Amino acid sequence: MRIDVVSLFPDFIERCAGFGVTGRARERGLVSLHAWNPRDYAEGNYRKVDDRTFGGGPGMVMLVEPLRRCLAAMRRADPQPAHVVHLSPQGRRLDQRKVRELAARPRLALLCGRYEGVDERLVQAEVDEELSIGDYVLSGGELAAAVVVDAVARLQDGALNDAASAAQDSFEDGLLDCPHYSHPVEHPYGTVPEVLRSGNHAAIARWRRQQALGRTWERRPDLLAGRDLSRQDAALLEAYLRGRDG
Ligand SMILES: Nc1nonc1C(=O)N[C@@H]1CC[C@H](O)C1
Repeated sequence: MRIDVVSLFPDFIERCAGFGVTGRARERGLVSLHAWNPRDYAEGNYRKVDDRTFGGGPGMVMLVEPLRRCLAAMRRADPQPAHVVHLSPQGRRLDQRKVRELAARPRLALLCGRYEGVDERLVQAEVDEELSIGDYVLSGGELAAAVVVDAVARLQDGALNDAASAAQDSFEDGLLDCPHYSHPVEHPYGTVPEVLRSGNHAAIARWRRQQALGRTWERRPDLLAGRDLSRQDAALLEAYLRGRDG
């Protein structure tokens, strides 16, 4: 998978994507990352990339022409068409379903805004979709782009040492993850649940499913809204809630 990132701070993503699973995915050639700086395509001595917004009001807007030239150079660099994503609070909220969809694409181009954002004409002419990582305002789209790079890189075949772990991640089946424990079994903070030490894989799977259902019910009921639970899941959740409420 190729990922191009258009950003006024190209080394930002380079650094963020150099650690752990994402760094390993790049070392293994599963993901290639290419940064493009619109300032390299701006005119004049100051290589101007932003200007005041029409209509008045505070803040600056990223100019359409340096971005157009930058994206043209990015497209010329590889014949594989790029799916262009603009990271913006005005975008659809990123979720694991969307991450899986993006991870299946051969090439992504992530457009990172700065200042008040990007001239709308560039968005309308060049952007395939806008995505938001949350309802808050960042100083730039780079952190959001780094989130996308991390989330899609780890889903590349061979990125995780244990391929099964991606399938068990939170949200993979629309639920929050179950709790996890390791050594020691006994600690002043508590004891590892007996079932996890039982060796009974069916019981462990049941317990984990029940914990995932219960935690989702308690913390993110929106993920269960409108979802038809199987009879087994409904029974597990009911038992979880009974046990919680005594
Ligand atoms: N929330 C978000 N999810 O994706 N991107 C953002 C975000 O706040 N972007 C900033 C807004 C103006 C500046 O251009 C960049």
